[in-house]
Amino acid sequence: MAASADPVIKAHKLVKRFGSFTAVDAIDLSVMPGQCFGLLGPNGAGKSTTVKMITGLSPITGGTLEVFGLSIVTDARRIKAHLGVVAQDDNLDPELTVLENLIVYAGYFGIPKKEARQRAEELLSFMELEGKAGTKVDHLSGGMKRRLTIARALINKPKIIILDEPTTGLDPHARHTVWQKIRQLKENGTTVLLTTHYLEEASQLCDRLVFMHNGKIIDEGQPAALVSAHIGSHVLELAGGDFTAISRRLPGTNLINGFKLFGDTLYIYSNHGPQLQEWIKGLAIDFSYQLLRPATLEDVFLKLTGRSLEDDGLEGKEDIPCA
Ligand SMILES: Nc1ncnc2c1ncn2[C@@H]1O[C@H](COP(=O)(O)OP(=O)(O)OP(=O)(O)O)[C@@H](O)[C@H]1O
Repeated sequence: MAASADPVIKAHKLVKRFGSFTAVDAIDLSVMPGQCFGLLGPNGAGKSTTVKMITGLSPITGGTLEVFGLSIVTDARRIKAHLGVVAQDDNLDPELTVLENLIVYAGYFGIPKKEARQRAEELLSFMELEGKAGTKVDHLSGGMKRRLTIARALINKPKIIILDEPTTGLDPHARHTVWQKIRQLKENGTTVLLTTHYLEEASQLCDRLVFMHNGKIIDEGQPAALVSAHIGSHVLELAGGDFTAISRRLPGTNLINGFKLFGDTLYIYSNHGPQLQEWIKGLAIDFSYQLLRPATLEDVFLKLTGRSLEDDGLEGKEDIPCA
C-alpha cells in the first residue's frame, strides 16, 4: 500500500472505450489523502464512467489506474475492501428495514453480525436516521434514502468514499444535510471523491476539482483559484445593445480580463466590477439588460467549453472577437 503523502487515487492516461466511442479520453488524476476531490462536468462528460473504473465496476481500456498504490487491474478486490461507494441508483432493498439493509450489506464485507449491528446503529445516528431503523425503505423520503446509501457505503469504514452525484434529485434542505455529512466525513479524515454537475456543490465541498468535458479533463485546480485565474472577481452581463460597438472599445481598457458572447448575452470578465460598470456607462452605448455579479465556476466552464454545466442549451458564438 502507498505511503500517506502519496495520492490515494492516481490515473495516468486513463481511457475507457465503448466500441469505437471513447467515453474517457486519456485523463490524468491525482487525489491526495483527506481531500474532497470533485469531478465536475455536464451529462455525458465521462464522470460516472471514471468512477466505475475506480470502483472496479468497469474494466479500464487503456492507461493505468492505481488506488492506494495498487493497480485496479490486478488488485481490485483489495482496493474495493477500502472503498465506500454511493452510486447514482440507490439499489436499496425496499422490502427490508433501514437497519436490515445495513446489516445485510455488512455481510458482504464479512463483518460479524454483532459488530455489524453496532456499526449500523452508529452510522444511523451519524446520518440522523436513528428514528427510522425499523422503517421499511419504501417509506423513506428521497433525502433519507440518500443518507441511508451513504451510511451503507460507510459500513466497512472506508478510507475513500466515492459519491456519484450525491444530491441529484434532492430538495435544497436534503441537499444541505448531505453536504453537512460529507464535510463531517472529510473532517474525520476520509478522502472524498464526488461527481457533480452542481457548481455550488463543487464550490462548497471540493478542495480540488477537475472539469470534464467530452471525456477529457479541460482544467483542474482549487475552485476559487480556477474562478480567479479564468474570470476574475466579477462578471458583467450585457444584452440588448450594440455588441460590435462595445467589443471595439473593450480592448482599450485594462479593467477587463476578457469577454465572450454566449447566446444573446455578452459576458465581460473583470477584477474591477464597479469601475467597469462606470466605464461602460461613460461609453454611452445603450443596453437593455445589465447585471454585475460575482464570478462563479459556471463562468469558468462556460468560458472553456461554450456550454452551461446544468443545461446543454448555450453555444458560444464566434461573431465578435473574444478575449
Ligand atoms: N455501457 C456503456 N455503453 C456505451 N456507452 C456508454 C456506456 N456507459 C456510458 N456510456 C457513454 O459514455 C459517455 C459518458 O457517460 P457517463 O455516464 O460517464 O457521463 P457522466 O459525466 O457521468 O454523465 P451523467 O451526469 O449523465 O451521469 C456518455 O456519452 C454515455 O452515453
